[in-house]
Amino acid sequence: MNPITYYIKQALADYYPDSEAASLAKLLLTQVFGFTVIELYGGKDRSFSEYEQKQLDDILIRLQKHEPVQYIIGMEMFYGLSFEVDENVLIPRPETEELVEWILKDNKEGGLRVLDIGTGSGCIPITLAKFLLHADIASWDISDGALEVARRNCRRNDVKVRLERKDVLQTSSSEEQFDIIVSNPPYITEKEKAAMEANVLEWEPSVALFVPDEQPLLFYTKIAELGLEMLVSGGRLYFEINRDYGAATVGMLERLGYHHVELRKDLSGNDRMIKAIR
Ligand SMILES: C[S@@+](CC[C@H](N)C(=O)[O-])C[C@H]1O[C@@H](n2cnc3c(N)ncnc32)[C@H](O)[C@@H]1O
Repeated sequence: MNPITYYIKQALADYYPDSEAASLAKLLLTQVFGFTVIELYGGKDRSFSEYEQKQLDDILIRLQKHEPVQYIIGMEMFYGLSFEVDENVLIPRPETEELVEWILKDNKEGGLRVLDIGTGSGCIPITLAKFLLHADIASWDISDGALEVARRNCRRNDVKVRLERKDVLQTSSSEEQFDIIVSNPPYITEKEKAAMEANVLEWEPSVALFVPDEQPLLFYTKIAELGLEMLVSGGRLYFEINRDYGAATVGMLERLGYHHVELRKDLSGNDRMIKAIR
C-alpha cells in the first residue's frame, strides 16, 4: 500500500470502517493532491511537502470530527455534473439522481416550463436545464446561503435558472403556469433524528432536513395545493419522499384530485419518489 494511503487509513481507523477510510484516502489523494492512478496503486512513493502535509493533517482532523468529505473538498458530482457544496446546502444524493432520471425519461419535448421547490445546491434545476430541451426553469429556496451556492453552480455548469428567494409555506399561488413542478423538500421527522449519522445531523443544514413529527407531509401538501393552481392541465408533479410515507403521500395527492399517481422505489428498494398528473 502507498505510504500516504496507509498514513490516512491509520489516522481514520478509529472513526470510520476500513472500506470507508480507504475510499476517503483515494478521494483525498486524487481530488485534493492530484495523485494519478499510477501514484496511487503503482507502489511508487511520493513525498509530501511541508505545506501538503499540513493541509492533509488539517483535513484529517476535520474528517475525525465527521465533517462530510464533500464539504471539505467543496464539491460533489450529480448526474455527471460537478456542483460546489458548502454547509449552506444539502449534499446531493444518488436517490435524487433517480428522480431527475425519471423526469428526463418522461419529458422529451422541448420548451417545458419547470418549477423546482427547495433548490439547495441547484442540483435538480441545473441538471434539468442541462438535459431538457430549451426548458424555462425557475427555482425557489428559503435560504439565501443556498441560493448563493446555486447561483455559482449555474455559472459552473453554464446554464440559466431563475433563482428566487421564496418560502413555499407562505406562498399563495402565482400567475405563472408550469408543465412540471419538482421538489425534494425537507422530509425527515424529528423522531428520526436518533437514527441519523453524525455527519448528516451535525453538519448538513437543518432547514434542509426536518419537518415536525405531527406534520410529515407539510411540504408535500402545500406544494400539491399550489400545483392545483400553478400546473397546466396534464402537468406533472414529481416528489422525492420519505420512504415511510409513500402510501400517505399517494393518498393525499389522490384526495386533492391528482390522477395516475405513481410511487417508485429507489435502487435500495425503498419507496422514494412519486409522480402525479394534475
Ligand atoms: C432536502 S433539501 C433539497 C435540496 C436539493 N433540491 C437537493 O435535492 O439536493 C430541501 C431544500 O428546501 C429548502 N427549504 C426549506 N424550507 C423551505 C421553505 N419553507 N421554502 C422554500 N425552500 C425551503 C432548504 O433550504 C433546502 O435547500
